[in-house]
Amino acid sequence: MVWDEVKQCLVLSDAVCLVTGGAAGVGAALVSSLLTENAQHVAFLDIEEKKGAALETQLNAKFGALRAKFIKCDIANEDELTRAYKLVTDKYRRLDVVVNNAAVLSRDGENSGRMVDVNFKASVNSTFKAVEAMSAENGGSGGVVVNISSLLALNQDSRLAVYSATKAAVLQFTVTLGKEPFYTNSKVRLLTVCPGPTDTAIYHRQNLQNHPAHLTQPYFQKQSVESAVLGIIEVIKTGASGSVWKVADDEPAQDISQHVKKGFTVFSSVVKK
Ligand SMILES: NC(=O)c1ccc[n+]([C@@H]2O[C@H](COP(=O)([O-])OP(=O)(O)OC[C@H]3O[C@@H](n4cnc5c(N)ncnc54)[C@H](O)[C@@H]3O)[C@@H](O)[C@H]2O)c1
Ligand SMILES: CCCCC[C@H](O)/C=C/[C@H]1C=CC(=O)[C@@H]1CCCCCCC(=O)O
Repeated sequence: MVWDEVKQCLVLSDAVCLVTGGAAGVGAALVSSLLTENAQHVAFLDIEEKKGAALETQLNAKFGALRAKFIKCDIANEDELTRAYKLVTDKYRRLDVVVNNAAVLSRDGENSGRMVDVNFKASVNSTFKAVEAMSAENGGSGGVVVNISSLLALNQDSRLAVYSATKAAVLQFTVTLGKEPFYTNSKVRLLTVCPGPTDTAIYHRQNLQNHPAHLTQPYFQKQSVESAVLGIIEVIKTGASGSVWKVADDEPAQDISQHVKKGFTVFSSVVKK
């Protein structure tokens, strides 16, 4: 039976969660919010060792010993990612929620390979590892994987062509893999979230405002980190596998799956007879 027919709403209490890029920005606020929702354990992966360790200490003091677990991990390094997954599944014996949130952003022409490796390749690798651990087809109890894309996946802003392409790839991958019968077979929901501009370090990165095109294209209005996290939590609880959600403008999460479907119907009309 598909998720929409069951009209379920996931209860996060006692869940074991894993968040990539959890030492700062949206990821850090999400780790804290999952613990507020009574998740049993939240493991978070990041390259920022000092920030990650400090957040772990702070969260365990607030929510109880061992509830938060920082794992230093460059998600673009497959061996490190494999080790992190093994550590989590060996330690907690289950995995219910994974949010692939870590990403990097640079101007076009700078660090293109790193953007592809972190934003796209690592999200793909992490998704397959999560599904392997959760899938009912492997004896698991199902779960949810959220891949964080961007509204730039749906737009053509000439200032951030490579970053936008990595986010479009994340969206296409997640929607395509997550379509039925994926949930029916695995009991895992694969979800895409497209945040709008949000007040974190990535938003303020690289003096992008000095890019020549910024004079001709409107500057983005940013939402709060709290709004972004509220939206992601709502999507984790209610989203059907293969669905896509807009989380922007300090507004509740909006299911934009039909817009995306319409777009791909237009694209594929040139492929199909
Ligand atoms: N802030 C925005 O305006 C905005 C808008 C749309 C989408 N997003 C997306 O939201 C997500 C969260 O971004 P944010 O705004 O919190 O950015 P951020 O830069 O504040 O946080 C990103 C975190 O990811 C970590 N990270 C980067 N590379 C890593 C790697 N190789 N391995 C492990 N951790 C790594 C960073 O150390 C950092 O802690 C990203 O996927 C981003 O693309 C952000
Ligand atoms: C010269 C370039 C100015 C850049 C402004 C800002 O630093 C960038 C914000 C982006 C950061 C991560 C995103 O996904 C953010 C983009 C969110 C998507 C907004 C799409 C809305 C639109 O394209 O109108």
